[in-house]
Amino acid sequence: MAKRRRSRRSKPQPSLLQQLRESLLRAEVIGLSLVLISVFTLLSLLTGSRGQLTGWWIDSLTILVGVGVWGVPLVTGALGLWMVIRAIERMPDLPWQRPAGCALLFFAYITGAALWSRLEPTAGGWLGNLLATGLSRALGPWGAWAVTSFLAVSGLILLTDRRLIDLAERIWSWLDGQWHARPGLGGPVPIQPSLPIPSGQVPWWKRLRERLPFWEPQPPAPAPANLVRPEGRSGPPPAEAPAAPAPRPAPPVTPSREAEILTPHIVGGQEWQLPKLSEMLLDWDRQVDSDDLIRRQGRLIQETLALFGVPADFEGAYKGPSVTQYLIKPGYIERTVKGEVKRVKVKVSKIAALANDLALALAASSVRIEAPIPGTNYVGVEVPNQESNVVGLKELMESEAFEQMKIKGKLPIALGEDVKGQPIVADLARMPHLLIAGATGTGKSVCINAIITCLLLTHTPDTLRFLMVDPKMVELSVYNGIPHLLSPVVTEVDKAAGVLFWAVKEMERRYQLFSKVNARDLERYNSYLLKRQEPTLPYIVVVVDEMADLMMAAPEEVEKHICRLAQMARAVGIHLIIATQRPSVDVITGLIKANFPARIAFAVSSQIDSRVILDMPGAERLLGRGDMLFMRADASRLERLQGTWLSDEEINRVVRYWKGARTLEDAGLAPRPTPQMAVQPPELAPEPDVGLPTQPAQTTTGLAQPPLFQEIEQLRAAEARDELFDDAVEIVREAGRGSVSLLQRKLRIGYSRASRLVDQLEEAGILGPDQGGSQGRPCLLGPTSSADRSAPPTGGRGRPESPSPQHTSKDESDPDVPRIWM
Ligand SMILES: Nc1ncnc2c1ncn2[C@@H]1O[C@H](COP(=O)(O)OP(=O)(O)OP(=O)(O)O)[C@@H](O)[C@H]1O
Repeated sequence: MAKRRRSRRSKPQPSLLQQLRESLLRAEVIGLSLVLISVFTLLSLLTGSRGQLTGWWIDSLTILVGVGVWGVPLVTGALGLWMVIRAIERMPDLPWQRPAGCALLFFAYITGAALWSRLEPTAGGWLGNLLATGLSRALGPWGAWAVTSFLAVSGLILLTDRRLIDLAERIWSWLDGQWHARPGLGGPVPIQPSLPIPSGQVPWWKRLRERLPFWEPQPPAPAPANLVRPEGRSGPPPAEAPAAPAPRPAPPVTPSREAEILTPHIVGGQEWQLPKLSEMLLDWDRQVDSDDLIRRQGRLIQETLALFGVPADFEGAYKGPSVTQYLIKPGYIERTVKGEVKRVKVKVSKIAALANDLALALAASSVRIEAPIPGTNYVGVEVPNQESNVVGLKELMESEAFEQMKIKGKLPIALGEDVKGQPIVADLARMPHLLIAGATGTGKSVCINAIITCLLLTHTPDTLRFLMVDPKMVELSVYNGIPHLLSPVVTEVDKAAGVLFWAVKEMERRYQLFSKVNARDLERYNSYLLKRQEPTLPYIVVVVDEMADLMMAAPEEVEKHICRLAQMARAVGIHLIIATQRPSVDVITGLIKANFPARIAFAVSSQIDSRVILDMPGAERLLGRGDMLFMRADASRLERLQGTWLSDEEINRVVRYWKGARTLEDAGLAPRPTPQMAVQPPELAPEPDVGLPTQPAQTTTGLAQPPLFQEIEQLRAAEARDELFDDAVEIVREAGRGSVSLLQRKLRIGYSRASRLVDQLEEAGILGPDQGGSQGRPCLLGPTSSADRSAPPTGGRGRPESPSPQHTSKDESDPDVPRIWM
């Protein structure tokens, strides 16, 4: 300590001469002097009025550098200004490359001038002639030109701090942009900023302007009437932001083209025909933000980042349907390491951490940052559009990508459009299951409806069947009655677990069928069936609209079935789509998540929820209304999409088409209800479509649904039976009677198991009532019927191996009645 104090005391005071030299060598003073010299030089050159000093100065310069005299005021002026600004703004030191580049360009210029004028003294001056003569003598005239060009290009590279390849790329991308901008050529082209500002700095003139005392900022827009100010504060109200968080418009309800009359659906013993897209789906208008607004926002992002000490360049933007993605290229910062100034690239995490500050600067409801955009050297800043659009199913299904997917994939679905405006399609068969989660009112049901409708427009009931569970009761009930349904839409939570159970059993049944013919998957099995000219097995898609309700009712059973299906059902063509509005760990358990690699997250309220769904943050920054993050099964990165929008009208058209009800009605052919047609048990009849004004009244010709729940009950009973049930049946049949002691003795089991078996035999109608004493119970089986009775009723519906259509007697007798399936 004492040592330090002594050393401080012994520090010598600078002399007066030193002080004077230091103040004269201050950057501002030198900078101002250079600016002054450049102004005098320029004025003397332009006006021709020269004093003795300026005359001597201009003559000397002309003799020295010839036409290069015009470059002198430019270089000295720029250098001087930069030194002044640097002193005010405390900008980092100018790297040596820039002045060196400037000097090289200058020498190339005067040498070129001397070579061009064949050593005319006024062209390149003494210096230019010296260089030109030296080069010509050493390398000949062409060699001299080559070296001069080399000097010019090197100077340009050093001055602009861009690599040659970058410069070439820029020129190429500009030419490419011009080419693609020609009318008639499609494809996404990023919007180029009109005036790119190098190295992410706020322009110096803007900063200086704001410091000037007489600078009047732009008059702010009037404050909103309900703006509450803190006490004692006055002054202008905060300017209204250019991109105020405009309430997102409700999806437009005015389609650009009105519905036309539906194509008649042919019913009764004929081939199914897929509906025409143009007759089912509507076109939706689009509005886009102006390019100028996007450029302004891009520059604002660049300036905001620079204000936070993060230099970055705004290099372009992609206009998506609901967000615009700004392409930001991280710049360089200078660091002094051991006295040496080094340029290092800005960390992308620094940009990512500024999401909230950017949202504030842009007055956006939320800003998501993708750092970096995979496969590029850009960071993507996603800002909500002022004009948000809906992405109609029709345009997606008519896109090239969907056409390709229809050829390649088995269950093509159109999910939406990404931030570049590209359609995103996927194959559900390859996913192979999909988990959809998000807060309430963010677009899950619309997404599910879009997926279902997409499948209904590409598959007939021969190739695809649905099982739908909708505990909310209103979302999927509209599909009741379409022939693709294996059962009416299940709305009771207690029955829902049964549906999953049935799907597991169907999976096991299919595996057995496949193993008999050594088929590894549904495709191979179907091609085997086709060779034998047998009807093929359809894909089955199980849709559950609210998983949380199911998990609350029977968590273990539901989780067990879902996991079994998710693990094994892919090969047999059973696929799950499961949605939940409660993204918590008790609903989306680790086991379920592990089995659903393909996931969609809609907006959620917290980062924790986002992590539960996607294992990473991001969904908390979504905007709602169909804005979603899609995680593909085969890629861990997320894609941000604007989900497909589908109106009730479109859904109703598709449902009406498949029900065939409309045609019968419109043609006046709808048969009156007859007792013969009321073939369905009341609890299995399709639920009436209530509350949908566009839905035509149901006729009784609606397709009958299969008695799935009877089968489920039978399956469950069979599942609950004792392993020795079949043996017990044999014993009682042979003995002609049955009792607990008989079964105990023959099967060598305990009392309780034997009495349970007796109960099960009675339940199955094999044993009669107890006759008391040693009589036991009579066996009700005849000698031949035993096999039938004892066989577990796995094929409860007497279904053939493939679910080929079974026409009821009504079908065969009346061709106008839609066929009844299963
Ligand atoms: N893809 C989309 N494009 C435009 N708007 C959409 C889109 N998806 C949803 N919306 C809007 O969001 C609203 C809510 O959507 P939806 O009913 O699908 O939410 P949800 O998540 O299913 O809600 P809940 O869980 O309460 O049923 C819709 O009425 C619609 O206005």
